[in-house]
Amino acid sequence: MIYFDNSATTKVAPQVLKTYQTVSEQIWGNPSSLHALGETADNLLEQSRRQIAGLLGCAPHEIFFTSGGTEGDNWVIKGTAFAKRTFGKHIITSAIEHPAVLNSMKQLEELGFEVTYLPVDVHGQVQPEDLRKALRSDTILVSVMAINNEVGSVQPLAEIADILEKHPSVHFHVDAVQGIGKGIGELLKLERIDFLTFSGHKFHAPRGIGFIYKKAGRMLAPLMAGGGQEKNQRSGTENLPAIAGMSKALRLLLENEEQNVSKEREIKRRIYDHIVQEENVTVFSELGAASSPHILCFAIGGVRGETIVHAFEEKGIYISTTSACSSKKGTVSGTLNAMGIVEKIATSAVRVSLDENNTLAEADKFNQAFDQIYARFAKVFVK
Ligand SMILES: Cc1ncc(COP(=O)(O)O)c(C=O)c1O
Repeated sequence: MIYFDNSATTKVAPQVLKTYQTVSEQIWGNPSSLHALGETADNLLEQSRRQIAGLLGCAPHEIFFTSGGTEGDNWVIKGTAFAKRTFGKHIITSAIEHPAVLNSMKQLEELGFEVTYLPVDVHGQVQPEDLRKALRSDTILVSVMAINNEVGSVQPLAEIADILEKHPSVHFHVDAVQGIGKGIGELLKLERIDFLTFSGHKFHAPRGIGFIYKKAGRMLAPLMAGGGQEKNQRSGTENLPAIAGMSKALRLLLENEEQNVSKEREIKRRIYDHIVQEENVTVFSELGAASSPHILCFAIGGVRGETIVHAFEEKGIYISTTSACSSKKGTVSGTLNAMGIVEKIATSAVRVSLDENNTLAEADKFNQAFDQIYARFAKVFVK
């Protein structure tokens, strides 16, 4: 089996699973309990928080645990809207955000907030100038992702941060779910960023765990009301085995980041160079620094994305249509649509997404399978 669907989810790393199991068996107390078992659990919780903060270069009290990327995005967006609603009701985001962001925006629109959706160019990138023009005196939040999950475009966060220097009260949120460990650490550490969203299962931690970075002093209303965990910001008994596992997964990811990124880039290039030569192939992802090392999105003209996915699956290769969320709904990729790709090509798009465990040998097998599949579909190609 060749697994090229790592943007959908990654396999839990064995060392992470071991931590998960050890913590579940030995440190299973509730961190809020006053007895020794609770205290041991609380110590591990805070140790995990310190480790994550250290890896990201922020303070431990700026890290808040969540259930994953969807919760983090919902929290930062709605939490900002609720906390800052008396200052303004305007929000800016991009047209190519993950549904966790876009659908949060839709809910806020129903509550009377106004949202500007920045367009993207043919490379799937926001133009900083469009952001500058969209800013208003009542803008409270700008939310732009680090790396797009469908085509892998890296967004111009440094330019956006520069523009926002003149608007210090506007919250700047970056969905970094696809960005962590992908060679853009400098961008994620930009001083002007106020909030970052992360999800553990995208870097070999279990599902259902994640965290946000919240810059000290920024206003954010809690969405989870309850027992007051996470300094009253996010109630709910902490998922300690997953948190400890995630902090280990993050360390493993970041200590090998440089070599992982160059390996993924090499694999991506091997596939890119092979498929790009075919007349009926359109590749939507690029090879340079403006594109992520791990995502390669392409279409075989005239063949539906699902059909391509199943053709690869028959050969033991797992890829996806443009995102795991849209694949079962059969919807056209929002990102490709925003990039101006015509529907008949966009419906043929598929995504290969890599991680550091993939190999060049797997890329070669993929290329062989691609040749066979491409030849099989030759009769249905549309020009
Ligand atoms: C860019 C982006 N944001 C948010 C999410 C949602 O994360 P989770 O699956 O942890 O809820 C995803 C998941 O694919 C994603 O790719």
